[in-house]
Amino acid sequence: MRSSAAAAGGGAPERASPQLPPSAGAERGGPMRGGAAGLAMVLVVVMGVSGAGKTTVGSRLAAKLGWKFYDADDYHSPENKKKMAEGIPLNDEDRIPWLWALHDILRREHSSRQDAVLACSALKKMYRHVLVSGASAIESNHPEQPKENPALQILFVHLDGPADVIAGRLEKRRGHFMPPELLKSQFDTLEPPCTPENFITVSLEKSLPEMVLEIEHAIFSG
Ligand SMILES: Nc1ncnc2c1ncn2[C@@H]1O[C@H](COP(=O)(O)OP(=O)(O)OP(=O)(O)O)[C@@H](O)[C@H]1O
Ligand SMILES: O=C(O)[C@H](O)[C@@H](O)[C@H](O)[C@H](O)CO
Repeated sequence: MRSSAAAAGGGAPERASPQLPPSAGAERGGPMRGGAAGLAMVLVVVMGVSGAGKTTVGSRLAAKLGWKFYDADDYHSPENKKKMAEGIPLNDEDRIPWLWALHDILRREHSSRQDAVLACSALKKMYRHVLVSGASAIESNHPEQPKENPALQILFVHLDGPADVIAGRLEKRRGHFMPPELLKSQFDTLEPPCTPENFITVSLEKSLPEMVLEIEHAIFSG
């Protein structure tokens, strides 16, 4: 796992002419995007269950593009990490403050016009809503997004694939606090993104370079 906020590459974000396959075809949902040329900056959240490859894919994408990379695992409280390490799934109460903190990071990057990639499970629709809108996502008395903090435009990249493939990878993974036994609860909690969310779905069974190319295609071709 990479350390948090590793600025991969260091230089100014370059988004000119990435090498894309002729028909990079991730399943796509949500509003159409105009392509990177029309975007001031880009926020990508690579999401999915534990072991889906979020850290691997997200850090590679960020390194290739020279964008900032954040791993949500680095922002869990010690209590949350202990809970997971003991084989107890997190609940909404455990996750919401963590998601608020992650929203604040994305908001800060947005404010400084910094392209960024975040690897974060974001399993439920409500969790993704918190990443997009922060606390106002769950304050029912304030359904309107405050004008000073408009909703963030985030592309969610769902790494999707069979539980047995992921379980096989988790069994081989070493030195991580998340036990493979929690995979079932992760799938039980997962609400795959759907329209009108802004998302693509990428098969985690593809090779790492293929997945990164698909995501680049979605970012740059809209
Ligand atoms: N495309 C791939 N092909 C084969 N193995 C992969 C691929 N992507 C990731 N892996 C391996 O699968 C394991 C899980 O990947 P990774 O840690 O990136 O997942 P994650 O979604 O970030 O997990 P967690 O949420 O538990 O932190 C790692 O050991 C990684 O090396
Ligand atoms: O929402 C969650 O249940 C957690 O974020 C988990 O997904 C872990 O953080 C991660 O998968 C372990 O590395």
